[in-house]
Amino acid sequence: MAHVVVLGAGIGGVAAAIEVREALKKEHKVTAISDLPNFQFTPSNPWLAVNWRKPDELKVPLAPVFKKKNIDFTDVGAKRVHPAENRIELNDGESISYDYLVIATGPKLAFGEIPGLGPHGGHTHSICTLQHAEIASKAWEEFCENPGPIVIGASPAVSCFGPAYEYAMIIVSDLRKRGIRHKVPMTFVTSEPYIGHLGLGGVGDTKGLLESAFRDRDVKWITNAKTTSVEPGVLKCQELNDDGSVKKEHELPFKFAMMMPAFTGIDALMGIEGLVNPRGFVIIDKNQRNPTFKNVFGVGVCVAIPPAEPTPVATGMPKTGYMIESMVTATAHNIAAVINGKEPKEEGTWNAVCLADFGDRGVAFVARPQIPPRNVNWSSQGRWVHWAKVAYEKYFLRKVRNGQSEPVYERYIMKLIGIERLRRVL
Ligand SMILES: Cc1cc2nc3c(=O)[nH]c(=O)nc-3n(C[C@H](O)[C@H](O)[C@H](O)COP(=O)(O)OP(=O)(O)OC[C@H]3O[C@@H](n4cnc5c(N)ncnc54)[C@H](O)[C@@H]3O)c2cc1C
Repeated sequence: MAHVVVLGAGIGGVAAAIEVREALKKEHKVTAISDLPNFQFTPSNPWLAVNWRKPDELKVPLAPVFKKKNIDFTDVGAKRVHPAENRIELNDGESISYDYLVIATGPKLAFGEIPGLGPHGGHTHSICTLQHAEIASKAWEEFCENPGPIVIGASPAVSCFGPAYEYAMIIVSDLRKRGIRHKVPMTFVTSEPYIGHLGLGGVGDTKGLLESAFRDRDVKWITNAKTTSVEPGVLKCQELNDDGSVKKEHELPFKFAMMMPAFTGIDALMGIEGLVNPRGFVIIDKNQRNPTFKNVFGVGVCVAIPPAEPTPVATGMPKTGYMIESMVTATAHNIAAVINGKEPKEEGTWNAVCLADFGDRGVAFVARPQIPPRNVNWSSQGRWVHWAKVAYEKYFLRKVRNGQSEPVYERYIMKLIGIERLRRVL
């Protein structure tokens, strides 16, 4: 009998636990370890942060889901992974041993890299976790009573730009609905070299689409922005030239700000030689397997992938839902193969597929492969993107509640995108 442990129960971890369970015979044991009792649907956080969703609508209690699937579950959380001993030390002092480990712990949010950044002791909001979005949602109502300038954007070394764009556009929609948009000057401050770069070198015409969306919504922007500090009501950044020299120093006043932080790996992994890179991301080969500890696999935001290209201010490559789903499926099949004495041969399809909601419409893109030049380099916009994003939320939450392993992107989103592409050609 083999014991497979999945560490982390977010978008990657829940899917990994269920897919590994389904790929293995009953005699094998699967355990999921989280530090939260609930699954939380991160992609809806921008809606939560403007009170278009309630926190409970985005949570699924995990214990009953895993029980139904014959997966052991604890939400005590991991203090430290000991890969040389095949053991995870938990926060309560207990340990869980494994034969195979899937790490799906997502990111640690590196607010500490910039003085004054972040919602705990800093001066900017965050939408990276449901708890942060909930804090932002309360501040948002207060802000709307007494509006002023807003700064939204992405700090140096960010790899997840899409939510910053979504949140900026959703905020504009919400302000327009409330009839107070005219009272709110808005600036988008980003480490990207141009609007729509997205850590991917742009996809199709994301530069044109997103610049035009900002112009339509009267949002100003600063690119190549190296945010250096945030003080109460003021964000300081240096705008760099392409050669890295400073073009302009900015001090931007705000009454409400949200900046995406850079990510690192979580503390329980940081510094483990051979398992993680210097920023704590799990090193994997093309089969999602760690080359040093061959019984350890990684999926989702916690894995190490190189940036698409060098940029004057550092940017990272995003890891989105479609890519995470394909990493999970490859990992489940590879673990089953290894347990059955075979070599792992499944590979994830590392394509970037994204639906960015603007509140009433949105932008979609497909980058295949992620790094240019690409076979598919497509972007589009329209009301259909907003509805596709709402459908993604509903399908995903239903899938988790029912403990299904059905890949949402493969089954629904790619088909929707295919129909939209066809509609444009005809
Ligand atoms: C605001 C936002 C919006 C996004 N929107 C989209 C989108 O629309 N479409 C898209 O494709 N992608 C989107 N992404 C990117 C990506 O899909 C998400 O970040 C996704 O949640 C990543 O999944 P994950 O499983 O890798 O990490 P997470 O979902 O972050 O899951 C990690 C899990 O590990 C747990 N964990 C952490 N530390 C420990 C520990 N020590 N012990 C045990 N458990 C631990 C966490 O509690 C969490 O449950 C978005 C990202 C953000 C931040």
